[in-house]
Amino acid sequence: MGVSSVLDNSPFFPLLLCVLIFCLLTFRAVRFRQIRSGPRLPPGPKADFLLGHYRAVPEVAAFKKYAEWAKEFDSDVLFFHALGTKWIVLNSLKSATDLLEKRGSNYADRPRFIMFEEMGWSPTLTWLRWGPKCHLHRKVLQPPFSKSRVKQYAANQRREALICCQGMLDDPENWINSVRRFSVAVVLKIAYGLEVDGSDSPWIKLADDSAEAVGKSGAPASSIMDRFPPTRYLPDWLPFMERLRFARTWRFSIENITKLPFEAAMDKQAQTDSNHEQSFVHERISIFRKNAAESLANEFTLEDIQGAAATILIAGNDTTAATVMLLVLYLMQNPEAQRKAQQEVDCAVGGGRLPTWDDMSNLRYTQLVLQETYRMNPLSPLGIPHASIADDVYGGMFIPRGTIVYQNVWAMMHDESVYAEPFRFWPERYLPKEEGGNAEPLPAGNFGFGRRICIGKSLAESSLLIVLATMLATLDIGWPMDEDGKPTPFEPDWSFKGQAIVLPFKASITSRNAKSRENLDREVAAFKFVQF
Ligand code: HEM
Repeated sequence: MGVSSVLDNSPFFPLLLCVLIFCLLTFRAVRFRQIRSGPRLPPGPKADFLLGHYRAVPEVAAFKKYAEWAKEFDSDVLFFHALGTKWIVLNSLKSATDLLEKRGSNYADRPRFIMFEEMGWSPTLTWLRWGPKCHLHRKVLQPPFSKSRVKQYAANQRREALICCQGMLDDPENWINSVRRFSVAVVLKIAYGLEVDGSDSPWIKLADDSAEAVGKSGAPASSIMDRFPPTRYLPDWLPFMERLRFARTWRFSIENITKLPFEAAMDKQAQTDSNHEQSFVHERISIFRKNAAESLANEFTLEDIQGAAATILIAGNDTTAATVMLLVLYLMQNPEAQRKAQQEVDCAVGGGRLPTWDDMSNLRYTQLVLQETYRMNPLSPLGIPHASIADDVYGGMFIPRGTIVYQNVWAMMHDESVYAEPFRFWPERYLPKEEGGNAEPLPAGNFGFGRRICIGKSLAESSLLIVLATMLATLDIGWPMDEDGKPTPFEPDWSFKGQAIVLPFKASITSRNAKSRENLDREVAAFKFVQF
């Protein structure tokens, strides 16, 4: 019987634990006062004695509150503490670059993600502390996603982009299903060599569940368990333990997505010629078996392979799907930008065919539509937190070792001193002034910083560009129509619990013209005869 189930079943243990926790908290609060009386920490709002800033920081859309505080305290670096955990929030690109890139070796660590541990993750690069295991995972995961190696996935990405647009046209009411299919299909193939058969594939349900679990679990490392680990042993029915309840309720989704595709890939490999399939799992399993056959040590264990493959699927699928949904939203809300990008695609392909990879370098405005989408709504508004390894001093402010470091990418991308009218969707803002633009810098930081920067950036950007170009060539996206055929503008709903995502919404999706539809159907039909 596990510790938590003993505690859940006995009325005395929770009481005893509460007393213990209270004593520990008092001890930590007193110790924290000693830190405060040392060198000058970055500023921050007033804290409670025992709970620190626990109650001050909102659980939803904390990035907006942090941006307000940055203005109030006139500091791009803010300091917080709660229940003995300390964190800073970097609200400018300059402070994020100075610390996470220029002093990257000191900020390459991650905090422990206790809530995610409760969710049952296997060793997964995203949550690994800086150290030999993390280096090994980055060494194994980076090469297949380098700029040059991602080209090997290009044909499959384009095929899936075409299938996505065909699906959106065939079933416009449920266009989101086609987007989900697209984002899962690309990474499922790369990670496991598995295919998605239709938008009701069980792999999509699996990916949806894990996206829900990660996307709504709150800002990473910010739950009460992350702030004060002993609370993970409290019963999850206590009123302030909702996030422990959430973690346990959704644990099944992380377990399923980690195990099931991995087992399917292993079965497939056992049934087919192992050299035939090209996928991350097949490649790593072949190396594993070869080492084992030659009695060589396997540093990258089966558990590591399983965790790394799940990272590709989880980190790669919901981020891509959420960004495609944003693209659809902003194209719908900004018909001018949509028309301009469509004209650019038409001009690049010269009519009569659909865009290919060779056209991408001619799609400058289309690329800016994507950049503007990143800027308007960074999916991880506070990034994935890093942690400091040693004491540091920045701008005269002391940053103790072990401090969690959030990057307020949302604040950086809505900084009025950098972006004019930051809440306006305006892709032209990046163009030089002589071309009618405002010469503003492309957004930076939405894929992270320094030594923990996203390894899937090149793959994600190419997937997004090919699907955007294909959508522009084949679809007209508009407001949904009412019964009288009139467009009905609306404000979509958002979720700011953890990731910042737009919730499913209706749109009018129609074919641009008969020729583009014919090309789409012809190309998709031809894929049936091609092995990828
Ligand atoms: C629009 C798509 C994506 C966005 C916005 C995104 C964003 C991010 C961000 C913000 C981080 C944290 C970086 C940091 O801590 O400094 C990250 C890490 C990571 N991403 Fe992505 N990502 C995307 C797509 C992908 C894809 C397609 C893959 C899979 C191949 C992937 C795999 C990873 C991994 C493994 C990490 C952890 C890196 C580490 O901790 O060392 N991501 N991503």
